[in-house]
Amino acid sequence: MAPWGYSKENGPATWHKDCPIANTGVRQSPIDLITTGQTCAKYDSNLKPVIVSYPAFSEATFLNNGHSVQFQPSAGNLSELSGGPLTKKYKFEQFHFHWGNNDSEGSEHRVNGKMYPAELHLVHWNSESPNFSSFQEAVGSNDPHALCVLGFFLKVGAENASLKPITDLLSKVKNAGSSVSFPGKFDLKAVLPETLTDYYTYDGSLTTPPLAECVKWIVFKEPIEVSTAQMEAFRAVDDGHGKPITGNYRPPCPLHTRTVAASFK
Ligand SMILES: NS(=O)(=O)c1c(F)c(F)c(-n2cc(CC3CCCCC3)nn2)c(F)c1F
Ligand SMILES: [Zn+2]
Repeated sequence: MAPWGYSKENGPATWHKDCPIANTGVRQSPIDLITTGQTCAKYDSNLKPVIVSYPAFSEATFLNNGHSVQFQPSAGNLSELSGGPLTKKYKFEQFHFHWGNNDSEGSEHRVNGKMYPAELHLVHWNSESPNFSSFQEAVGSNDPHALCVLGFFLKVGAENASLKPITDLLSKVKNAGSSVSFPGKFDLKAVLPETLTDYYTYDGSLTTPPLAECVKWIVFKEPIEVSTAQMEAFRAVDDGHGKPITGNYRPPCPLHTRTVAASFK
């Protein structure tokens, strides 16, 4: 089977062939976050702010895997996540992006049907579970909250100085399969909004194969601004078939019996 991707031949509508859960799963991601009406997100006053402890990464690899660009620190990184809807502490694994080829599409989650030009995903795994002790094991564990992914929408505006070290590196990983060791330190905390209080949260899955239904999703209301030039830099990254990655986002999946909680009114 040709490896999965986002083209007509190997895109989301074909993933069920190797990953039946794409069509049979009842907690698939992404979803459209609806804020009014019957199936809308419900305010939950018990939801606390998300707490991240992200010391600047000193060693990391920046990789173009043909379907996204991924920043992966070395195993020794101590970055952690807790709070919000979580009852355990999670370890940071990697971050990556999803984007479109114009500003009206690109994010995986949507808000009342609206797509943002891109979405940043910070992937973490539950480091306090007795059932697994690595990210790979966590994904295969069938634990409903083995992973927690923080999603941030990107919107076009001022240049994002904190993300500049990343967007400036995109030209160095233009070819699929290429990677560079990240030069110097990267401060991920500086990329995020000050307060991590306003978010949607729901039970879902990886949005790419293996589409494992093991993710506690936390999608923040406040977008992160990046410049047009920074958006264009993503759109110049190649997919391994000599074409730029022009839309590595999965369409929204059915909610089924799930509810979405909101930490804000
Ligand atoms: N969009 S998302 O839902 O935030 C998202 C994720 F959360 C991920 F964890 C991955 N992921 C996939 C693998 C391969 C592993 C290969 C060995 C078995 C486990 C998966 N590494 N990280 C991923 F690609 C992705 F897109
Ligand atoms: Zn993602």
